[in-house]
Amino acid sequence: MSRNNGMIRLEGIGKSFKVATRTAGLKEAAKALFARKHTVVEALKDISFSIGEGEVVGYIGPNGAGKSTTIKVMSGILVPDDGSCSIMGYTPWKDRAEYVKHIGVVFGQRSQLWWDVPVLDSFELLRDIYKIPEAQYKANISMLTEMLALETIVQMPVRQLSLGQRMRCEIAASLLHSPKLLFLDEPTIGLDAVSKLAVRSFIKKLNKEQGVTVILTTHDMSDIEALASRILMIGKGSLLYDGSLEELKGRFGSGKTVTVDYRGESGPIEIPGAAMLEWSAERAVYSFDPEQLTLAEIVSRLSAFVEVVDIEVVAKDIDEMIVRLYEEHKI
Ligand SMILES: Nc1ncnc2c1ncn2[C@@H]1O[C@H](COP(=O)(O)OP(=O)(O)OP(=O)(O)O)[C@@H](O)[C@H]1O
Repeated sequence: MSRNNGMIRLEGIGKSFKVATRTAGLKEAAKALFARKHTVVEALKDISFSIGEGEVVGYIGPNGAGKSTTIKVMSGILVPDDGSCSIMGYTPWKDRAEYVKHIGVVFGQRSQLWWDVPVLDSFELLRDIYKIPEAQYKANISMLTEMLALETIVQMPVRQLSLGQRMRCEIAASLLHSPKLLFLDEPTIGLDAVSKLAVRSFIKKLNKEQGVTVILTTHDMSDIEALASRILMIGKGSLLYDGSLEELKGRFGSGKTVTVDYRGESGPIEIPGAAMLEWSAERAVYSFDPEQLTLAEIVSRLSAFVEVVDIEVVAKDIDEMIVRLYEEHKI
């Protein structure tokens, strides 16, 4: 459970990038060599939040919103232009050498493992880099091998692994030194359903059993639904939402969709309080708010005209809610 003791505190973080503007044509390119034109991209604007020990937070937002930039600031790779960041008492980019001993970082699209050597050799190199005591290393290897089913794959070179196998090894590599905080940037990107479930259930267990705090960026809303009790949403560099998934559901998710299969001849039947999404020869689809209109009322109204054969009701899915939230903030 979350204990917001401010393990992580960001206050007014800002970061801009200067990007050279490219101009079309050889002549223009030659000119640009002498007088380079730049535009400034404000990747992060006044970002503040605080995260407690033991939380699992989903950091979401559309492409280019600033998620990776925030993770890079929090992991000490990037120095922000403004603001302060304190994580477990460290300023990540200032105390980096000491700080990295307490964090694990996985960038789904980049590898920290050596391509041509067996995974175990990479693990041993990391043991030396982090100066992990032998007993701790052995205990962690055995725990991670079991939990992530690595037994047979750690003997293989990374280039021979499937994406799912590699991701499990990447996650293991980030945890060999027993960090209390884990940053996961798109950990399930490109994985098949089975591998996604394996990664998710591992993260859940790690948080529950070892109390590791997890910050997760993802475009996959089912990752969020499975793992994160809290969502931070960023758009165009600004923080737009900080709250629980439940709150978000309360705001957008009370609506349901009902699909009714029917027999009989009838034109479209209007139901006061419900929006008709589809009317065809044997099927009708409506969206409705269960607090305003009951399913029984819908069925009873339809039954007056046709014979209702089957009914299916589904709650609005989380992707839909996120799109609504993006729309609300015009991002
Ligand atoms: N090194 C850099 N140089 C110039 N611009 C950068 C750099 N890194 C990020 N940006 C810009 O900063 C903005 C935020 O990028 P960032 O990678 O943080 O977004 P993101 O939310 O992680 O996106 P995605 O979901 O696509 O990974 C973008 O406009 C991006 O082009």
